[in-house]
Amino acid sequence: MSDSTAATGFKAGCIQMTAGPELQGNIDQASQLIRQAAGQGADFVLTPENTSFMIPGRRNILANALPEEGHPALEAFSALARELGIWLLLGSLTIDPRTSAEAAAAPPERVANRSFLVTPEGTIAARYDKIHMFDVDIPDGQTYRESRTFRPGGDAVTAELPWGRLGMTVCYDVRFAGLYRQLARAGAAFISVPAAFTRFTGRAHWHVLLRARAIETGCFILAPAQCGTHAEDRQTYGHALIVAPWGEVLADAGEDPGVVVAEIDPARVGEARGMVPSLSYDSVYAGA
Ligand SMILES: O=C(O)CNC(=O)[C@H](CS)NC(=O)CCC(=O)C(=O)O
Repeated sequence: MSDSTAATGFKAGCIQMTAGPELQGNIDQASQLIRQAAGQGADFVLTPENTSFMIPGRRNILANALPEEGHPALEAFSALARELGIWLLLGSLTIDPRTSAEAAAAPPERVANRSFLVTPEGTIAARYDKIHMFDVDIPDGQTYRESRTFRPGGDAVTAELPWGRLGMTVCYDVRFAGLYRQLARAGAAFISVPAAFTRFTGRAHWHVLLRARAIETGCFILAPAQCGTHAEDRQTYGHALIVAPWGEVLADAGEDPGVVVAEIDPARVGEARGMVPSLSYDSVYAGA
């Protein structure tokens, strides 16, 4: 490939926030941090899983979910992306998948944990519904049954950014390496992993999992995060990360709300895959 066609670099910014149960408060908190990242030169800004809500309890979540049409968070963030002239990944919003008319009649049975890619024109370029549901009993005593409230997605999603292809994932998906390999084989150079990781599992697994996904795929990993203490003493791990294809941590947001911004050079994707071509190896196994 000649220099004239080589992809140019950009700055990615990952938001770290402590979402609560109030939609408007969460929109305000995220918007302020998105402005901060754009102020530091970010061309592409990402917000965590559950940007719209961190509310405990199935009934609360279902009662607060809204359809896409006229959604206050989608409207506010689309306007902000347009104003700032940035690409924006909304890590996830809690979405009632039905029409507004259906939604007005009765609460939904289950909702979507949905990521949106928003263009600098404020339009929605891609949607991804979290595939893997966090149905886990954590040894610290917390029990999670995401699938009681959320309807899992069934499709892997990639989308075009001006600098290369983006693969979209959410939080617990990070434990399913096959999805990441599939996204990379589909041409992704960057993979978003917006999260609300528990503090307990995050301490043990977060950095290792994200660095492993980067190394295996030769992709940049962009992982905005929830942090701090939420309603009903729910604690999330923080440490929003940006990881390079060779596995280096380019930025780590630590434990408090804020933003991290890093320069992304897409040429490093080809360099990493050139040094270790494991992604293009087609394994064939017998037995087991
Ligand atoms: O906790 C909340 O209220 C919000 N969290 C979430 O919405 C989601 C689903 S419950 N959290 C995760 O997927 C954590 C995964 C994780 O922590 C791991 O894989 O270890």
